[in-house]
Amino acid sequence: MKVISNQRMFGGEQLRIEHPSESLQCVMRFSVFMPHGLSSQNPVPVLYWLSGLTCSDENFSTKAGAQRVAAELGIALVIADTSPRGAAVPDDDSYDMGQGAGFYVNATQAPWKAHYRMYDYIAHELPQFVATHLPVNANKAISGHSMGGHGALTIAIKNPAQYTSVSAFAPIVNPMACLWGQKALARYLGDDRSEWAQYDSVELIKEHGLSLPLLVDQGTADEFLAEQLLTENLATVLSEKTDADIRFQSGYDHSYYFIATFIEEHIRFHAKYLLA
Ligand SMILES: N[C@@H](CCC(=O)N[C@@H](CSC=O)C(=O)NCC(=O)O)C(=O)O
Repeated sequence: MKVISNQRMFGGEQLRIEHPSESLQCVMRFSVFMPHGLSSQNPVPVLYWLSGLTCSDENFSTKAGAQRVAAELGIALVIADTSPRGAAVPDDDSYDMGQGAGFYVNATQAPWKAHYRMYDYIAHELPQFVATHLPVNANKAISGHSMGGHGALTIAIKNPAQYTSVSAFAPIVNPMACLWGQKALARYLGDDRSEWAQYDSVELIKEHGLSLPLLVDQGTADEFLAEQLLTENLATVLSEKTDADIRFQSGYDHSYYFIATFIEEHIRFHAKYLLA
């Protein structure tokens, strides 16, 4: 691996790391906050963060303000990129397809399928890489925003033994039922809607349930709530789950100002399980 930047922060280190990815067939970058530094002998649990459309691995580390509480609690933050990258990787002119918009699926359709395997990268390759190269223990939680909230939920629902807990900010909960999801799922996966359902949180929960504790925050002034996020559909399928907390926060929009307001509560929520 190659460390491409390293800044001291809250007594720990904020790094960007570059590595070749086998799943994605390109060089990838991720950001990581290590609360005791990269060379610590004290392994820590990890909160994985998945970002939304148009983001790289840098939006969360520069805008969310998560490091102070992660340092206090001794939790590493691993912040992934949102798609494969590079000149050899297919792209699209629109902001909601291609680079920056991988939707955390394994694509099956040309021209995407050779590189767009973000599900495998996030669920398997990146955690293996982190466990091999960084001083972390086996405890992992996952969170994300919007498209990244969709990724966090679907990956946690499908791999409950890998995570202690899951949370999300303004997640796309029912991509089969919104335009962002329908466009991406059709182009990455083709016309078979049973394939789409494998990446739809509402459909997955109907079929498999959700065994992990969950926290979701959703702003009521979010410009994407009514047409893309459909948070009520998640609340409906989880109405009987006692350890699922879906909170509607009055007046908050879809931005990183909203995430910065509530990220401390999400990290403290995950800490209850990561540090138990
Ligand atoms: N209209 C915008 C859409 C992009 C956008 O709002 N991206 C969000 C995530 S939306 C769902 O995944 C985001 O996090 N942006 C980055 C940020 O730092 O705020 C556009 O055209 O860009």
